[in-house]
Order: sequence, then C-alpha cells, then structure tokens
Amino acid sequence: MSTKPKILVTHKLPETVQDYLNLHADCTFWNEEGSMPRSVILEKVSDAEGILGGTIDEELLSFAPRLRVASTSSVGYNHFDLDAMRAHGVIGTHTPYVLDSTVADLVLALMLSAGRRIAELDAYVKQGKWQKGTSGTELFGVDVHHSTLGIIGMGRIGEAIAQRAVFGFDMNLLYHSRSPKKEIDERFNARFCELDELLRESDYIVVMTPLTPETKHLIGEEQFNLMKSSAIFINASRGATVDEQALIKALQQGKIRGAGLDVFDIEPTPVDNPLLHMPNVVTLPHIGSATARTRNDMAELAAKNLVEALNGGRAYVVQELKDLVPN
Ligand SMILES: NC(=O)C1=CN([C@@H]2O[C@H](COP(=O)(O)OP(=O)(O)OC[C@H]3O[C@@H](n4cnc5c(N)ncnc54)[C@H](O)[C@@H]3O)[C@@H](O)[C@H]2O)C=CC1
Ligand SMILES: O=C(O)C(=O)CO
Repeated sequence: MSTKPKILVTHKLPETVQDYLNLHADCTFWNEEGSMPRSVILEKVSDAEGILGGTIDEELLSFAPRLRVASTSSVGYNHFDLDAMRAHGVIGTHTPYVLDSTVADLVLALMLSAGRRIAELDAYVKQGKWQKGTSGTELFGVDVHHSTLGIIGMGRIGEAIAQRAVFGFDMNLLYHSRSPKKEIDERFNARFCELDELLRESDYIVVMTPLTPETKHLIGEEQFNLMKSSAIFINASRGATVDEQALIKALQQGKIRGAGLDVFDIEPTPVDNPLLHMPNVVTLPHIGSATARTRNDMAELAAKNLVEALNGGRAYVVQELKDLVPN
C-alpha cells in the first residue's frame, strides 16, 4: 500500500507538474478542460489529505475529514473560506511573486489602452471611420508619461507596476496601502496618502488590493465622485473591490473619463453588462497572469507548496493561517 499522501487536483496541470506530483503523492488528476465538477470533487475529496485548486468552503470541508492542505495556483485566495479552514485545521497555500511582472505588464497595457484609446480607435480605423475625416481633437487621449499614478494596494504587484510607471513612463507616484513604506517612497520618489487624497489627485488610478471583507466595495459612488473627470480607472484586483454599479454610473455620467478592467463582479461577465458596451472602457477576461510561462510557474509553485506543506516543509502559506503550521 502507498504511504504517499493522497491528493486531489481539480484542474488540468502541465505534464511536468503532474510528473512531479506523482513522485510525491498518490494523485487523482483532472485532465479535461475546465475544472472538475463540484459533485465529483465532493465525492473524490473524501480520502484526500491535500487538494490543489478551487473553492474551499464549509461544504467541501465537511466532505473531507482527512484534508490537511489546500493549495491554490493563484496569489489571490478570496475563494478560501479562512474561518472554515481554521475550524477544520486546514492550511492554505498560494503563489506569490511568480506572477508580479506579468500582471504589472498587463496593468500598464490597460492604462495605455484606456488612456490612449487603443482598442476604441483600432475599431475606428477598421470600421472605416477614419476615412470620413476628423478634426483630430476627438481622437485625443490622456498622457501616461508625466501624469500622476495612484496605486491602491502597494504590495508585490503594486511595486512591479510602480517600477514600470516611474522608470518607464516618468510618472509621478502616489499610493495608498495599509501603511506607508519608506523603501517605496525612496525608490520611486513616491508619496503615501489617504485614499481620498489619492483619488482627488491621480490621473490614473489602479486598484491592486486583495479582496477581503475590508476591501469589498472599497471604491464606490463616494470615491468616484472624488476623482478627476479626466481620470482613467483600472481594476486588476478582483471585481468586488469596486462597486460595479457605481462604476457604471460614474462612466455614464462622465464623472471619470475611462476605465480598464481585467476583473468583474461576475465572471464571465454577462454580455448585457453596460461596461461591455462603452467605447471608453477596455475589458479583458481576467488574464492578468495568463502567459504560458507564468501559468506554468504558478502551477509548479502550487504543486511544490502542496507537497512541502503536507511534509512539514517550507511553503507559501496564506498569512491568516500561518499559525496553523506546526513548528
Ligand atoms: N487580474 C489578475 O489576473 C490578478 C489579480 N491579482 C489580485 O491582486 C491582488 C494583490 O496581489 P499581490 O500584490 O501579490 O498582494 P500583496 O499582498 O503583495 O499586496 C496587496 C497590498 O494591498 C494592501 N491592502 C490590503 N488591504 C488593504 C486595504 N484595506 N486598504 C489599502 N490597502 C490594502 C496590502 O497592504 C498590500 O500592500 C491579489 O490578491 C489578487 O486578488 C493577482 C494576480 C493576478
Ligand atoms: O493569481 C491570481 O490571484 C489571479 O487572479 C490569477 O492569476
């Protein structure tokens, strides 16, 4: 009989990552597109000590009496019910650092695209509107270089965005986070400020906090009312950090100039979401980390985290559950 821990993997992994897991665990894989259906997970998780992927909630945990570690191949872990995991003594791990640059690249792309109207004017050219003549001014956008960028949530990804914005585009940097960071101030000649001040002063506003009870609807009607009418708003964190209805209203009423969104309240977002029908809004299907190399690195790290945490080794355990790790 195998002495290796039993693990359940609920989405397809690269072959090399499966090979690694097979060396260290008795694995049940899912090799079809999409994720393992919930009913199958609940059935197969009954004897698993580790799980890689998916939502971890009270229901799943009640079907998993032997579960010790849940590993997610994302850095965000708002799909973990941390209270339930604590109650069941289940450790959670995630994948920080390996995706910072890829997500930061995408945020800059959203800023450029929304600010300089790339997607909108690409359609303008392809639809033959250029041929009809233009005074020119109606094609104007908002400069990225030498504008003021306000980053809300100056963590790993926030810092990678700051690096690109300050050194690549000569932007001035404001940030709001749980606390000021001296090294950020010095390195980027940046200034920590309260949220209201950041919203009033920034030309580009990027939300990059995790989704937690404190950050849910951090940006709503009151916050949009503080922004410049020329502001470009970017959300690449989680949809629910922003009150989506308030964002729609702010755009409809011209309270801000445009937006770039990688994340939505409901994903996939319904096709009748008004945001999808506004030319000044750039929309993406949650692809912040979606390059082959980065997704592979995330899968490798998630697998390593799972194996290490099951064996008492070093893993990226989520902050809130670190005290559950035996010394
Ligand atoms: N669009 C996408 O594909 C991706 C989205 N993400 C999202 O980005 C988030 C951030 O990732 P990292 O930078 O690695 O996390 P991090 O933990 O390094 O940084 C988050 C920052 O937000 C700050 N923060 C937390 N609560 C706050 C609050 N109430 N007010 C102000 N600041 C607050 C923290 O102090 C920290 O500096 C993830 O949790 C995830 O939700 C991450 C990767 C890809
Ligand atoms: O890692 C995350 O949190 C994502 O959203 C996908 O990369």
